[in-house]
Amino acid sequence: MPAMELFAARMCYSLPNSEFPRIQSSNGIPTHRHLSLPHCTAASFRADVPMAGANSRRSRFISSEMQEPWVGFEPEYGSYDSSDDESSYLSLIEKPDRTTALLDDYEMEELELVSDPNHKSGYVAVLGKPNVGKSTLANQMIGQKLSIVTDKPQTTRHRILGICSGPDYQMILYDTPGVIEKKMHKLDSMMMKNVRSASLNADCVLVLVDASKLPEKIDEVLEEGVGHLKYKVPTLLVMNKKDMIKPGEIAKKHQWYENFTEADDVIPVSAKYGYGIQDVKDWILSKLPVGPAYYPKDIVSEHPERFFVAEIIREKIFMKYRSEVPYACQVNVVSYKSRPTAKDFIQVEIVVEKNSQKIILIGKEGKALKLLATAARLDIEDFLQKKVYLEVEVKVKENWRQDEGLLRRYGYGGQIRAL
Ligand SMILES: Nc1nc2c(ncn2[C@@H]2O[C@H](COP(=O)(O)OP(=O)(O)OP(=O)(O)O)[C@@H](O)[C@H]2O)c(=O)[nH]1
Repeated sequence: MPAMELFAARMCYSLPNSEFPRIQSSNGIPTHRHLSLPHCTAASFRADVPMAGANSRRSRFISSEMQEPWVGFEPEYGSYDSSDDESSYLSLIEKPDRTTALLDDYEMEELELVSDPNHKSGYVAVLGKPNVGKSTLANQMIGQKLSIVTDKPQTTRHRILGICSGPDYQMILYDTPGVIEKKMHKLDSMMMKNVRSASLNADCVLVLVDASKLPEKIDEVLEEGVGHLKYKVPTLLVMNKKDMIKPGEIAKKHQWYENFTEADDVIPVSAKYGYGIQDVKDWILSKLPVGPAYYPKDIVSEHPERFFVAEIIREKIFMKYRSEVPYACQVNVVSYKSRPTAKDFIQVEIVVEKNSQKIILIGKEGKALKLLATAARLDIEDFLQKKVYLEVEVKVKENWRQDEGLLRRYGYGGQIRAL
């Protein structure tokens, strides 16, 4: 790459120190950022991992940590050898198996295994067409922003696992990509496959619709999302965005959905403003089986922090760029180095499909990329509650959305990097 272009494409930013608010988990307990990190302390590390059936996964984390897999990591996507570091991947499909768990005293206490025989826990798949408010609802229920929200359809690409806990329950929510009819790229088909796999584990399903639009059947969403299980899993139709319509209209649409859809129940909500969220929680609780928690109560997600770093940058791209550019972008955290005496160093690549998109992303004299990186860094620092040094590079990989090998590498095959 010529020197000027490299200068424009790679920029690093830093900020003076300041205090950040502590992030609260959904049950109001301050979290210790229990999202898997390569640099956790021993105490937080043990709670980073789902307790049930997690011992093998934990040892994988430790071995990956020792090998510092991200130091100098430069993915050669075309020649990626899957046997290489398979162990550092985290499956998004597996449900932890509580029955085979080997729990120590700390974990037993954390999971309250013995204390409450009426404790309920289970998985909830959040389904719906693009832009209906699935991520907004999931974030509201968890009490923390885990999924990115924009006004553009199809921003959620991965299944986002968020955990909502109370003293006597734990709901594990899968926010899924919007169900789409027309699959333009291999990326779309792989995303839809992930929607289906989320539902296979679900104890109940929420199907969101946009109440401000004309009512429509949800068969297609159920078929795509739950398939042959559609009459077996309890289904709630959530009429979202009720704040956008008049009460009389809500009642009419409610009736229509009750009469003409397969859902077991219908609840109108406004996810954005938090109306009706408790009703949805109560409905879920009535469907979840009795059982102990899968995760310690102060964990809000199983995804590693690097996953959220990439998502925050993707959200900023959606907010700052128009038309097709955001959809052509893939954000990869190439390196995440924790430095005890300096800011954490995060190296990110934004992959686009064409050189013209790269030029738009970078902007004149690198100004657009600089604005993007600054906005993203501030949010990342807020999320991580620490200062970071963010380096962003833009790369072109033609047709990455059609390349199955690359898509798997980018986490669309149901697995993401554990570290
Ligand atoms: N007025 C109103 N807007 C909402 C509500 N819920 C979500 N929105 C808005 O709808 C848009 C889409 O919300 P998301 O939560 O990203 O929707 P999604 O279904 O996850 O979108 P995809 O990523 O396309 O699957 C955003 O602009 C939200 O602010 C609501 O209850 N009322």
